[in-house]
Amino acid sequence: MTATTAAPLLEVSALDVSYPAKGFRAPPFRALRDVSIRIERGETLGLVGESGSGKSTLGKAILGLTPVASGTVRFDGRDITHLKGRARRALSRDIQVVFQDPYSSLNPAMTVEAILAEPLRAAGASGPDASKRIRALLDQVNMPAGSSARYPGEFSGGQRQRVAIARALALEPKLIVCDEPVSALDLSTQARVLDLFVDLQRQTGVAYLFVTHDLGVVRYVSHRVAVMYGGEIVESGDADRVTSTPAEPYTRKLLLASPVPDPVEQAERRRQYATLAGRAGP
Ligand SMILES: Nc1ncnc2c1ncn2[C@@H]1O[C@H](COP(=O)(O)OP(=O)(O)OP(=O)(O)O)[C@@H](O)[C@H]1O
Repeated sequence: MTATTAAPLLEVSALDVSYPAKGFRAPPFRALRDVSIRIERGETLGLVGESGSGKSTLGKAILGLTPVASGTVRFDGRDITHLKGRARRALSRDIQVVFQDPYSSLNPAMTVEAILAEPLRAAGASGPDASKRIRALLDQVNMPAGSSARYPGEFSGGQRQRVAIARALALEPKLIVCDEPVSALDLSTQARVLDLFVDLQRQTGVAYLFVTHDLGVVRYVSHRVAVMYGGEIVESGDADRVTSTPAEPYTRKLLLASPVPDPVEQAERRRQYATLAGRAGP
């Protein structure tokens, strides 16, 4: 009998995405070219690259928010590349997103309770069951119990991002696409929210595609890193190999250092973040 290996949680193969031409007779703009990545269950793949390299486009293609010209996106072994309508909505149980800006991603006219109740209602949970789950979610992201009756505008950026993370976690997804989720926050708040992402992964086994342009962030949260440049993945490897001061960031010069990780540097980076996390509130 031959042993079967489980499919990766996410497998993107030879993906091409083009945006419509801007000018008359101009060709369509190829934002992704032959992009392939995979993410295992419970793993974080950090996606780095300069502005405009295609990171968000890849996230959108996985979420079904932009059409794919060719290639495939497989989730849990299933081809989801062109899923639409009800089938795509059903997938939002398993694949969620946290955006960069916690100020615009939460509806300011809804209480935190209503924001968190939305995905639960869509999944058929309401009444006492939903209320219990909302209390557990707020606890999970370290928000005070009294937060549920308040509005997003009453919270800091870090606290709003915690609410956005709680909303993403509501249906226990297997994958969260995190698109620059800490870059709108100040450094000490970043450290605390990054720790939250790491802790939640340990607790729930969720996998992350973590889009960022910050090499410190990517090294802190990721198991593996893929580097994008001009719509292509130009290299990938273990996060321990990301150099702290690349001579030429985000070019075809490698960001990833020798295959031998530097444990001292790694420990120092973690210590710096831990110090920051202990120093200030969200
Ligand atoms: N809706 C769109 N229509 C046309 N071109 C687009 C569209 N969205 C993105 N682009 C272009 O596609 C390229 C990749 O954009 P994308 O947002 O994926 O890059 P990014 O690496 O996420 O950048 P950033 O770090 O600045 O968010 C850029 O040149 C951008 O101008």
